[in-house]
Amino acid sequence: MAHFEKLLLIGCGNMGGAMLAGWLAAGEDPARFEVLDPALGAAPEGVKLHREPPADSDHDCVLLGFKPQQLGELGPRFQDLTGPGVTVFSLLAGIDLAMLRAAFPGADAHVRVMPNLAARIGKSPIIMAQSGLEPAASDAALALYDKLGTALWLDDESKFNLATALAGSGPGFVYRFIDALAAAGHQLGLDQGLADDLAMAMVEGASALAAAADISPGELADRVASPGGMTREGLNVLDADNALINLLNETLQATAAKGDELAANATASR
Ligand SMILES: NC(=O)C1=CN([C@@H]2O[C@H](COP(=O)(O)OP(=O)(O)OC[C@H]3O[C@@H](n4cnc5c(N)ncnc54)[C@H](O)[C@@H]3O)[C@@H](O)[C@H]2O)C=CC1
Ligand SMILES: O=C(O)[C@@H]1CCC=N1
Repeated sequence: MAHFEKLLLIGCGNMGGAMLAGWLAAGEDPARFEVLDPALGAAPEGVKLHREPPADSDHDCVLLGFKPQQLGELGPRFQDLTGPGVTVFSLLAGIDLAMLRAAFPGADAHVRVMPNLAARIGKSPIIMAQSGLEPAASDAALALYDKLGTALWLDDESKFNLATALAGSGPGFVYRFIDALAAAGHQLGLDQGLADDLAMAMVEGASALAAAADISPGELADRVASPGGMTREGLNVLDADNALINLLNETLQATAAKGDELAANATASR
């Protein structure tokens, strides 16, 4: 039996829209997707857009793409869309499998899916955790999300918020780094436009090289730092008292803790 032939995307904003664009760019048939979103201007060509929950949709899975803060309000509204024969995929940060089962008790299976915005260009890591999928459906789910980058099952769901902080929120931290590097270059004397262009081109090339290299980023950093040269002085600033590691440790902790808070608030509002 085929799995996930028709996906109803409920909430097509920044993240849901990026995933839909990624699937279509990867060659998926637009007829495989429908969107339910009261505020979306238009769906991509060939994708049916609903403003109200459709009564006649033949979907076999939904992908929840609204905000976790809306689960208490919207969960009860979507019971008819999540009955037997339907798998619930959820992008909702912080909302765990037990909460998904409680919110959508009629569904066959429940899957947490955590991508990032690079799904639009097929370059997202996608963290997944599931409850209720048979082995063949589990393989089909992985294959569906693998079209958006690299999908993987996280066996220990207790680590999901931490993995979300690193890989789901991560692009936000990288974009901040690029901006900060350019701002520092500008403050020290480069034209703003030049600093912006250099920072962007440098990060693109450096990450592509690291992804293709057969040595670790740490070893690559040492290769950049010529003995007795300039780069080591800069690395020494980042490494002093583990400054960068400590900053990122704090960053990931604060991000992951917010996932717990979103879950607690969603539970309280049920
Ligand atoms: N933005 C990101 O990089 C990532 C977001 N996520 C998750 O994706 C989800 C959406 O986040 P964003 O796309 O950033 O937010 P967003 O605000 O851009 O999108 C939310 C969408 O939900 C729609 N919506 C609101 N009420 C609705 C209703 N009653 N029925 C159907 N659709 C409705 C809105 O019109 C909007 O298009 C969240 O649960 C978030 O945790 C997960 C990974 C990364
Ligand atoms: O900021 C958020 O809550 C979502 C989850 C990961 C990225 N964006």
